[in-house]
Amino acid sequence: MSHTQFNFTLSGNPLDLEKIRGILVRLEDTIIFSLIERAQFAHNPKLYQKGAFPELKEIGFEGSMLDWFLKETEAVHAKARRFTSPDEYPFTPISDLPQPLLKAIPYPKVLYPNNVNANPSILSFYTRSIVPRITRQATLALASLKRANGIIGDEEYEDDGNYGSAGVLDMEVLQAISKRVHYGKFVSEVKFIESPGSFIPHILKPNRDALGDLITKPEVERRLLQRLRKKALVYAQDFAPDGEPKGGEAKIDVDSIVELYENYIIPLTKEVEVDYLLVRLEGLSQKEIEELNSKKL
Ligand SMILES: C=C(O[C@@H]1C=C(C(=O)O)C=C[C@H]1O)C(=O)O
Repeated sequence: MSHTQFNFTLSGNPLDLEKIRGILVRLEDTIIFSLIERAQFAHNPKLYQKGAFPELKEIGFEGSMLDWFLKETEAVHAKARRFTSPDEYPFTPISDLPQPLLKAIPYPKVLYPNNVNANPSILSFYTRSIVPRITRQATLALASLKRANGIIGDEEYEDDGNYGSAGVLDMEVLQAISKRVHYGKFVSEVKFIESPGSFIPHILKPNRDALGDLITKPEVERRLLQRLRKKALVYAQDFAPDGEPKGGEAKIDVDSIVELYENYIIPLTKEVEVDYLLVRLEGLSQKEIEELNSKKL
């Protein structure tokens, strides 16, 4: 392969568990900083309500403003072949997106063919549970400012009109969470090939609980939540011009970040791991399954 065709993102073993876990750790920073940016703006619930903008109805778009942001943005990304990558999943149905303009990068076929996609759940929990929680400080400050200017009642709350800024930041958070959750497939493949015989009986006779117990690493999760709280406490600080921490109110509710992982991101990642395992034998012959089943740690 000539160097002009070689893609430097393909280097290294894509199924190195420590390397994969390192990517999950790095995505913690992306997610925390994106949430801190979004928390600057009020809740702006109109962004997530279907039919809230007549302008979208006029162009025949039935979804929410955020749905429209996602569709328009992901259309460009699709043309740039973003979704031919095994770790990128659009929130817009792939059938509604254009074909890539660029030839797909010849990624190594690391994951077993699957259609596991948790993005509908990610979009739902993010807009219903996460956004109201992380924007609470900005929403309360907005209401106070509106009341000081004689705006009272429903008009006080939740809407600062920054739909573009808030929507763009929502997309950054959603794309980072989606990548993080779907990396569960790579983790699951590593665990499967390490000891297929441990998983196969619970795939042949589907048992989600047994598979969930096999992929769960409590100590990894405990250390993650501990690390996440420490990171969020530092990242959420304001700093004086000389770089010293200023103290005062954190830029985001640190508990909301820890609970996002504990109640949503980790459980969903494990569901992706189990969903991936449940289709891992599809298309294999009885002989192939028996050979795999003989390998067990
Ligand atoms: C991602 C892994 O699988 C599971 C999910 C984890 C998570 O979502 O952070 C952490 C440990 C495991 O319970 C892993 O083993 O690293």
